[in-house]
Amino acid sequence: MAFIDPLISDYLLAHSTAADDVLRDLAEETHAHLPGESGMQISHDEGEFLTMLVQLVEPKLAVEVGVFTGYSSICIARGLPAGGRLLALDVSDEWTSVARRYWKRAGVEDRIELRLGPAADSLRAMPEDEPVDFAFIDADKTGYPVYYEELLKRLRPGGILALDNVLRDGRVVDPDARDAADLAIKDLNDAITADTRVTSVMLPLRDGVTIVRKR
Ligand SMILES: C[S@@+](CC[C@H](N)C(=O)[O-])C[C@H]1O[C@@H](n2cnc3c(N)ncnc32)[C@H](O)[C@@H]1O
Repeated sequence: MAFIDPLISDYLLAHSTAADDVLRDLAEETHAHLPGESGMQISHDEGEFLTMLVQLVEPKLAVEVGVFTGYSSICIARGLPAGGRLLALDVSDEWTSVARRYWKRAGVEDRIELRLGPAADSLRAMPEDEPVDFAFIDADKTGYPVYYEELLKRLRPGGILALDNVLRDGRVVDPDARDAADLAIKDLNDAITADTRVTSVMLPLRDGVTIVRKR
């Protein structure tokens, strides 16, 4: 479902700070070498938004679930204050090897720690007494409920959690939606709205981004 007119969509992108050479090259390489998967990469306006959010939160510890070839992790890492760290979780050695190359080129590799393996395991293995200040979820959609709970447990009060693709291309309003990923997101959207531990706002940025703030 095209819920934003393509002309407006292009206009939005054209009126956000432009990507630099590193991000442009990463987007081009991802499109050229992984044409079937490149749609998973966040857009530049979303990346710029992540950088700004991170700059506002000033996290000591940020967590990303779903690295792919590294676009969003570069945007998050660039917003970190001195001494801030990004823990980046993914299952794919192949895709994150591209990310590692571009983290180096962007000069942020020293701030990012990659943990390969199912994100649910990596999150559960994290100590509960080391507060997470910022988190971004952009991985397998059926895993989101677990990632949300495990991250919320560790998020400090006032910490921010952003979730990508919460509109599922508009299918969250389709009463006939049967796809497991669509249903998982639909249910989680409802659960977050009713969750008294947080305040939240859902933004129509690209495929929808929910910003959650822990009370
Ligand atoms: C939508 S892409 C992430 C896009 C990325 N944020 C970007 O800006 O390019 C989803 C990623 O989630 C990863 N993924 C899928 N299932 C996972 C799981 N169970 N645990 C951790 N990562 C997973 C995939 O390998 C893929 O790289």
